[in-house]
Parts: sequence; structure tokens; C-alpha cells
Amino acid sequence: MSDMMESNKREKSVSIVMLPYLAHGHVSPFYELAKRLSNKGFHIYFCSTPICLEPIRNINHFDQDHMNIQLIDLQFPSSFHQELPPHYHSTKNLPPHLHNTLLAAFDASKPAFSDILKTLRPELVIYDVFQPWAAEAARELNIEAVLFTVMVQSQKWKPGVPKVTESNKELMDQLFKNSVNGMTTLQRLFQCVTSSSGHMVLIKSTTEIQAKFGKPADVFGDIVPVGCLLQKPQDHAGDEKIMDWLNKKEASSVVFVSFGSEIFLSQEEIEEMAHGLELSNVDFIWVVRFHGEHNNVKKTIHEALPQGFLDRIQIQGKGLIVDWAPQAKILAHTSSGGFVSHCGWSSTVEAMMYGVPIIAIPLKHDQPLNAKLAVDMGVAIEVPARGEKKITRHEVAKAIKTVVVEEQGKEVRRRAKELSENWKKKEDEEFHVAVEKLLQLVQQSKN
Ligand SMILES: C[C@@H]1O[C@H](OP(=O)(O)OP(=O)(O)OC[C@H]2O[C@@H](n3ccc(=O)[nH]c3=O)[C@H](O)[C@@H]2O)[C@H](O)[C@H](O)[C@H]1O
Repeated sequence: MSDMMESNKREKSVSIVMLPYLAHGHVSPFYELAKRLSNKGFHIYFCSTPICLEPIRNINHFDQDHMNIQLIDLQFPSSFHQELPPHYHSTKNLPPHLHNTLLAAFDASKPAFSDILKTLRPELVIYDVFQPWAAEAARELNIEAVLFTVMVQSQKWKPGVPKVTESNKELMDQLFKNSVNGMTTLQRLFQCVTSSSGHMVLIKSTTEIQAKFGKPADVFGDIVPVGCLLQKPQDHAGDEKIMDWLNKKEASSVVFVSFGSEIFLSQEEIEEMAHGLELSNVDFIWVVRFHGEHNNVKKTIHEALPQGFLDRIQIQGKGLIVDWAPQAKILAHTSSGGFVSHCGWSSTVEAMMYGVPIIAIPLKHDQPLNAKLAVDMGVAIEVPARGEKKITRHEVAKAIKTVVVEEQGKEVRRRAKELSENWKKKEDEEFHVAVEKLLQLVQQSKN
């Protein structure tokens, strides 16, 4: 039997339960990893709350080529439903004051998760950085469990007293001060790392990015990049209006603006972004995440945007304002010439993989560090926007014109294209290494 047949035969018998954290920026890469593992012959049980699985259920009937992925609903204890109704069982539209309640409810779902494992009896669990109890539940049933982190910066976070600067204060507070059930965010991460079988940690990264990080924090063991897990651009109802508009634009002439699935700009930031886009005179697609409960933003998007802005851009055909967009499809499109991004990790690697230069406007969490990495790799310029600096229309306009139009942005445009070409060549071989390591781990546990 050939090696591949042998390897596929081994994988046929391996089933995996995957449990991402309850954020779109985590569920999306986990699902991309699930699809790649299912293509290698693994059987995947993809487990999350019903609201987190909803976008996948919506596309799954299109995804016929991933039939060996089963979606498994994880329910929170009913005691949480009063404070946290089912549509809040995800960070996507969660009011900030409920974030810790969500984490506490997730912690309390360990018994339900153990029951799922007892029923499915997988060979392996792949879990995320905020739920060390998932590895415990697996261990209690003699099931191997491996951590997969989608946050590449997590490999640098160290215990001990952090060096707090203005730009990372929010992240340091989040990591070292925010505590739920007696564990800070960082303690959760470290418990997840030390609980991972074979001290192996899968990471949404490439060997080229890992080379930028040098030595990881001591607590990390064998860090195994699984590639950028680029979403295959999916067709969603309603995309055609956006793509038809984009198809009419010249090559590399449009800037795409998106701050991910969790961030809601303040009223002032929305105004500065809008004026900055108009001043840049570059055509744009802007994803304005809108939730009246956030950041004292006025109730409707018309009220939040500057007077007459929507009319002007519609009359001139300069831009589209949407509340969600097919980001991967837009970045892959030849008309896209720049990406104003908060530098959430998935957005950062998507821009790199599609060769679109980034106007980095990091706002919180690990985004400032992701932005610095993209600048270091020569594919981004940064517009300082939080802490001592606020988003200003002139800085936004200047950065967009530089990256998309002007001669001085020529190098960042060239480098973005070059990096994209290099990565496409190496992705498969890196993933094969990760699969072999997972198979060895499962094999050893069987012996
Ligand atoms: C890991 C963690 O993910 C979090 O998620 P967040 O959604 O903010 O950002 P991304 O990671 O870019 O993930 C966002 C994902 O949503 C997709 N998208 C977004 C907007 C839209 O209109 N349409 C889309 O398809 C996008 O393509 C990407 O895949 C935080 O950033 C955090 O900093 C990061 O470390």
C-alpha cells in the first residue's frame, strides 16, 4: 500500500472534536482547519454554540465537498439563559459588559462538552486558548487534546509583571487583570498550552511569520504552523450587489475598510473615517459594524455618518456602506488596491495571502502587535489610532492615497504581491507536516 494510501487509511480511523472560542475571528479559522483536515481523511465533529454555528450551517449546504464534517451544538446551562439569551452566545454582537458572563457560561458548559465526548469517543480534541477545561474533559476520558491558537501573538506573552505602554495598556489589562472564575486571560492561555498533548501547539501561521517571532515564551513547546487557513471565498446571498459594483472598478483602485467582527467605532471615529475616505478621493467599500448599544453611537447609520455623506457617495458612485461583506472575495478581487484594517489576525493574513497592502489602524487586543508585524514584513503602513492618538481624517486620507495611488507606496504594493506569491507555493507542504505530527500523536496514544 502506497504511503499516501497508508496515511489515508490511518486518517480514515481518526475522528476529531474541534472546539473554537465563541468569536467569529476564532470560529472561522477553526472551520478552515476542519475543512483541510477533512480533506486529509479525518472525520470532524465541529462543536460550538448554535449562534456560532449558524453562519456555517448557512453555507454548509454549498460545501458538499466537506461531508465528513458534522456540526455539534453545545448548550450553556439554562441558569445562564436569563442573563445571556442564545443570540448572545457569541462575541459577535455582545455588549462589552457581558464578555465575562459569556466566558463564565462557556466554562459552565464543561459537563455538556464531556457528555459530547462520551457519546462521540473521538481520538483527538482540538481546542482554543480560553477553555483549559476542554483539555481536562478530554484527559478524564483518556482522549488526546491539542491546542490550536489563532492569535499568533500569544506565543510571546510571558508571565510576570508586564511592561505596560500607552499602546498596549488595553491588551495588558485584558491579559493580566481581567479574571473569570479565578483565572486571568493569560492564566487560561498558559493552562491551555501546558495541557496540550505532546506539548504541541498548532498555530495559524507560516514558517516565514514564525521566523519573525524568534524564541516563543518558555511555556510553549513544539509550535506547529498550519498555514494561514485562507477562507475559500464563499458565495452568500446579497454579495452580488457588492461584487457587481466592484467589477466595474479599475484594477487596484478600490480600498476595502473593515474593523473585524467585534469592533464598533465610536461616533467620532465614524465621522473621522468618513471624512478621511472622502478626502482620499479613492473609491471604497466600508463595513460599518453597527450596534446602537455600543459607544454612544446614534441609533441609525444615517445619523452616525456626516450630513449628506451617503447621498454624495451614492451620486458619485464613490463608495458602498455595508454592515457585513464577503471580505475574502473582495480582497481576492483585482479591483482591490488597499485594505484599511484593525489587523485582527485573520484579516492580517488574508490581506497578505491575497497580496493587498494594508493601512493598519489597530484598536485593541493583539491588533497593535499584528500591525507592527505587517509593517515589519513590508506590506503595511500604520495610522496610530488609540491611546494618545485618535483616528484623524487627514492621517486616514494621506495613508490611503499613499498605499493605493501614490508613487511613495509603490514598494509596499510590490512587497504585498511578492509575499502573496511566495506563500501560495509553500502552504501545502507546511500543512502536511502538521498532519503527520497529529497522526503520530494519536498513534502513540494507541500504543
Ligand atoms: C483572532 C482574534 O480575532 C478577533 O476577531 P475579529 O473579528 O476582530 O478579527 P479577525 O481576526 O480579522 O477576523 C475577522 C474575520 O471576519 C471576516 N469578515 C469580517 C468582516 C466582514 O464584513 N466580513 C468578513 O468576512 C474576515 O474575513 C475575517 O476572516 C480579534 O480581531 C482579535 O484581535 C484577533 O486576535
